[in-house]
Amino acid sequence: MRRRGRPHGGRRPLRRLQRVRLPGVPPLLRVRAPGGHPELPPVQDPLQAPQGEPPGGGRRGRGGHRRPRARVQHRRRQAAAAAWRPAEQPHHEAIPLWLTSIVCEIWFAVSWILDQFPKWYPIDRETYLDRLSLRYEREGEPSMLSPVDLFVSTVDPLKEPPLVTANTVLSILAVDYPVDKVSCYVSDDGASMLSFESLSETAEFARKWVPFCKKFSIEPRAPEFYFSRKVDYLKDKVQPTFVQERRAMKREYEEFKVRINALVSKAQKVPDEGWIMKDGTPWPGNNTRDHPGMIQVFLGHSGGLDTEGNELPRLVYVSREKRPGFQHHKKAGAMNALIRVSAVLTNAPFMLNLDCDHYINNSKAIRESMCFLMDPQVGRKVCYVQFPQRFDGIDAHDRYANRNTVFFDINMKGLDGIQGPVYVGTGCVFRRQALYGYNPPSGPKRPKMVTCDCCPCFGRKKRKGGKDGLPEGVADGGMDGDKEQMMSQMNFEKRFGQSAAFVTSTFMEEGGVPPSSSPAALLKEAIHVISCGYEDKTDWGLELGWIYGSITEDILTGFKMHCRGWRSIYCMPKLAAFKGSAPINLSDRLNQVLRWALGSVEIFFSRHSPLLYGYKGGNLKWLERFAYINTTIYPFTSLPLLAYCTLPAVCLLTGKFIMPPISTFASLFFISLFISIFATGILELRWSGVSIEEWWRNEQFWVIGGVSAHLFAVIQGLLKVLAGIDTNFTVTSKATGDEDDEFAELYAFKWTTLLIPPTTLLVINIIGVVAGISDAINNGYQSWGPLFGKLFFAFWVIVHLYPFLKGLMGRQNRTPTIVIIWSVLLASIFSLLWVRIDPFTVKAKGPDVKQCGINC
Ligand SMILES: O=c1ccn([C@@H]2O[C@H](COP(=O)(O)OP(=O)(O)O[C@H]3O[C@H](CO)[C@@H](O)[C@H](O)[C@H]3O)[C@@H](O)[C@H]2O)c(=O)[nH]1
Ligand SMILES: [Mn+2]
Repeated sequence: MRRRGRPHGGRRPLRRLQRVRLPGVPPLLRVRAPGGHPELPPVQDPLQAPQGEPPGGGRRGRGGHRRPRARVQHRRRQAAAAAWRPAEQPHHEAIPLWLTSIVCEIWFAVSWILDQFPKWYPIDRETYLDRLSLRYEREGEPSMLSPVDLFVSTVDPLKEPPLVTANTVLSILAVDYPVDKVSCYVSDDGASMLSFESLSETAEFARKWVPFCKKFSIEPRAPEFYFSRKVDYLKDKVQPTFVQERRAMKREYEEFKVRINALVSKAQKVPDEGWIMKDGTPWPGNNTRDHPGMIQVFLGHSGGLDTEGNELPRLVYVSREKRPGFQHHKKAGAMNALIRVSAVLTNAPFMLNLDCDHYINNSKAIRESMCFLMDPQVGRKVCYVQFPQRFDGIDAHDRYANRNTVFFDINMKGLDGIQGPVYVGTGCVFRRQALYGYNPPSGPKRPKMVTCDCCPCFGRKKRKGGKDGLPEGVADGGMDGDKEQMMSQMNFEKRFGQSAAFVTSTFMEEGGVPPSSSPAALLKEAIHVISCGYEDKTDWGLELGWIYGSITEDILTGFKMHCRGWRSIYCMPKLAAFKGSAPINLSDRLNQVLRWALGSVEIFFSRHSPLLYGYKGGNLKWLERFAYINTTIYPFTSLPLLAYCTLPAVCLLTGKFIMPPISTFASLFFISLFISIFATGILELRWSGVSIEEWWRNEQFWVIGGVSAHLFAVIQGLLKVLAGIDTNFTVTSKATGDEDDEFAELYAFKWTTLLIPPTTLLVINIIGVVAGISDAINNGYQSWGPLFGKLFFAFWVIVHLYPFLKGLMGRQNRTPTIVIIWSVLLASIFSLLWVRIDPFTVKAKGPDVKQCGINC
């Protein structure tokens, strides 16, 4: 690996940025190293690297999400041990065990390296929203901020309650951004009349909600979460009418909820003749697998005003056409349909995509992203700005590592220092041109025009305020030579599909729609671009838009952009930009992790495998590739992990041991190893602000997910590759947030086969411990020494699986007595039996301490 290229590659341009000052206008953002010590980031000496291990990882893990989560302390220790163990003489009897452990350790060492290297250069960023306003929102002039199209995806109103989606939509409509520059597109993949009608109710309610939010600058602007916040809302509020208006608004919201709930209960049973709309015509989406495309525009400049007489952002309902025999490509397909609809109707140069349960928690979120995207320095090469995923409603101890802070606060920041964070599917603002499969503009980062302070600095040479403030006409927008060439050579219709209106829109780098077009014509075109055959024989999903081929379309989509040489940015405002919900129930969580891992395996075996893809242009940085390999290969670690969790039990039950007796030198080596692991771990936690508890949860869940979900993902992934069995996207259920018992979900028990392997491991290890102890009791006191080592490993497995055990037991104050009684009973019966029968120790052979490690 080229060491030179490593840390500097990501950093240098960002640094330079700091130095740029437009006369009178300071930069919009600043990069600084964590903790404010620019020279202090924990960049480790590569020579020392193998000794330190990061606190787990894990995507999304999505981080955990997916993501590369790796690293268990044990593994670290074992990884290091791997270096010397092969040299040691194994016990002859234990050779298969010993071999297994060596193979596992080598794999652990490799995956550790993959996880550790991309964390060497973490960075923190700051944004200056006041400078953004200073530059783009001058007094007496129309705002020059770029328009944004926001996408919300929903699919199943039963698992994704309409009230949740409504809150997301309301937070978007009330966002702190010029109204005429915001358009919200809701994709309904379930073609459900319930989603449609509740969106229509939401649009009505927005007329009251939006002016209220803006008048009192409340946060967050999703009513459910605003009203349930347990804070003193009188503090700092000076307007005398606030209390009164808040109370009135709360009542309005309660009524709105009643209306939505009424719609939901009405939707429980499908009438025989199918759904009928308010105007008496049948709902076109009655057959969810065979229906035409549907579009309905609410609000916007022809849609009436809010209660204060102001315009509201446009809100568009979109349900793409579905026909049998056509692949719809799940979420990725839905997003691509939205790209085209929005290109035809509004064509904003940037778009933000959100899952239906991810609302805007910080109303300035879009502005935050614009600090990067509209920055004259770095902006042009930035394909997207990713925000961390933050969650509501997670149990206090975050039993199943839903928050995934190790991923979002360590791994992602580390990636930002290389070529940028991976895309995690939601809370991400894209540059439209980057999704069209173009390469980033070449040439100097600093555009020549940045010379005077009267210049808005961002390619607005031809901008003429259109009717709604959007620029008109085809912008020349500094199109690059190679792109122009590409344009003349390529057959655009082949690339983008048969819509002239859409193709024209792709030329407008600064967005906007031709002023001549009539709304009716635009809508007709919009229906055309969401027809199910539209993408046939085009580059959609292959080179354009969200990329198909994996149920974790996000990783793939971001990967393609990085391969083209784009850079992404990680933005973490103090007040979380977006918040979502996460499955706090064990089975749901395991299924989610299964889907992520399966998506990774799919990518690993696809033509986009980061091991093999994208060397040609040489645009993907080395360490970024490492990170992507890690993100797609991590599920395979489940195999050695499974073996490793079985070993202690096998050792205890058979009396064999894989560890040779340790010499003084070796123990010194071990101790220093432990100390350095500990030190790097502490450092990492210090710069990232991740707590020990969060880190530990992540470790535990890495093992739990590893021996269940990841394992199944590897099997299903292989089945897909070898037998062509397709994978499906099981949507995670979202809680409504207004249940009586907030955590009822946490304790709900739902059976799934994913539970079998960890349960088995738990049982055999517990049995192993019981057997080992009773055996030692039986054999007297000199057998305790060797036993200790084995017990240690068994305990290691058990403590890691502990949250899983809790999940199996259900609600703590109900089941446990019986569970405890049973396990104590079973354990004592078992150990008594063990002492009597003792099947493994061959007593006849006589004592051979050297061979089995136990004095028998
Ligand atoms: O056919 C489909 C399936 C799903 N979705 C939407 O996809 C989103 C994500 O689904 P969810 O079940 O909430 O998945 P999570 O595991 O919580 O999501 C994470 O992981 C996904 C990839 O597996 C990403 O797409 C998400 O953005 C990311 O938040 C939701 O808005 C769905 O409505 C569709 O629009 N169409
Ligand atoms: Mn989700």
